[in-house]
Amino acid sequence: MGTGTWREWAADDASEWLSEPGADDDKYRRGVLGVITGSPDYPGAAVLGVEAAHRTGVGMVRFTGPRAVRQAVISARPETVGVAGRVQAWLLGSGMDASHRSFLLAGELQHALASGQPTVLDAGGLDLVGSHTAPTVITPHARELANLLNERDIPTSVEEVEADPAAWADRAARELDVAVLLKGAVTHVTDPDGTRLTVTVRTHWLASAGTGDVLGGIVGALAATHHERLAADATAITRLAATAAYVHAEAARRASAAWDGGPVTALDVAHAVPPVIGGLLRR
Ligand SMILES: NC(=O)C1=CN([C@@H]2O[C@H](COP(=O)(O)OP(=O)(O)OC[C@H]3O[C@@H](n4cnc5c(N)ncnc54)[C@H](OP(=O)(O)O)[C@@H]3O)[C@@H](O)[C@H]2O)[C@@H](O)CC1
Ligand SMILES: Nc1ncnc2c1ncn2[C@@H]1O[C@H](COP(=O)(O)OP(=O)(O)O)[C@@H](O)[C@H]1O
Repeated sequence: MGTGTWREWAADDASEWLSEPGADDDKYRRGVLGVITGSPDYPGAAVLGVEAAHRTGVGMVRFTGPRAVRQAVISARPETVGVAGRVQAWLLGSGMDASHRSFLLAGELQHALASGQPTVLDAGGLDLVGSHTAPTVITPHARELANLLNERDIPTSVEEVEADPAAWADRAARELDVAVLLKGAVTHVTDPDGTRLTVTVRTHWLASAGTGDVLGGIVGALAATHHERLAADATAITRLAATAAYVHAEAARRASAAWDGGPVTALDVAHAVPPVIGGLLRR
């Protein structure tokens, strides 16, 4: 499978996507992220994504995921609003199981997808790609991408995706007509228009449970913050997603450096996001 040139997304590129709130801003103008994630089996995925979204500097997070998860999310982050309402972007699917989706939950996910707001589809929301109505990015790891493509009658395997992630990310973007952020030691971000960006992760300690859920929260928060820019330029979501991957990778590097190069947890990575954003804003 042939692919064109890929460009490494760097600090200067990422800093162009970050801005401080101004005197005219309020929590709504800064952007509200709607989150439907988590399940009784994986409440932590919802907690981690919401934590990361707050740390990325969104105006408000509305969490309307499963009731059984809501309490855990609000206990961990009491800033979170547990009531449905207007949002400027959606994060859907982390910690969910697409094969055990209640009728109620399916309706809520479809409602979100029909809202015309930019959307991040992760983990148990990946099967919903195709019913989106606005700029959307999917955030699979190699196994999830292989499963998704197989479901769409495009035969592949996790081994094949891992052997050539650039080519498979590219093919998925074209076949599914969506921006793709394929996670790995090198994350590939691409879209059907041929934007091809990489983010090289700076510490392999990042390969631990829940760090992908944190990334979902970062992408979602940036999408809410930049919803007007995304409405004006549908292809911008690819660069926005690469920015999130850059912030995530840099937060992991910082979190590990704080422990003298030692291991990090997903929550450590989320907590290291504000100084990364502060540093990018000062460039
Ligand atoms: N804190 C939270 O709430 C967290 C929640 N999370 C949420 O969990 C959900 C599932 O996401 P995931 O990526 O883990 O599962 P998935 O893509 O279905 O792949 C499963 C494959 O892994 C393999 N496998 C399993 N154990 C293995 C082993 N010891 N050694 C080797 N292989 C092993 C297993 O292979 P098998 O055993 O079948 O050979 C199977 O094929 C998702 O919604 C995510 O958001 C996560 O983010 C984590 C933190
Ligand atoms: N070998 C590796 N080195 C560095 N980062 C990695 C490596 N493997 C995976 N990652 C990163 O770790 C994160 C794992 O995400 P994911 O697989 O979705 O985990 P989870 O589902 O547990 O949240 C991704 O951001 C990915 O880019």
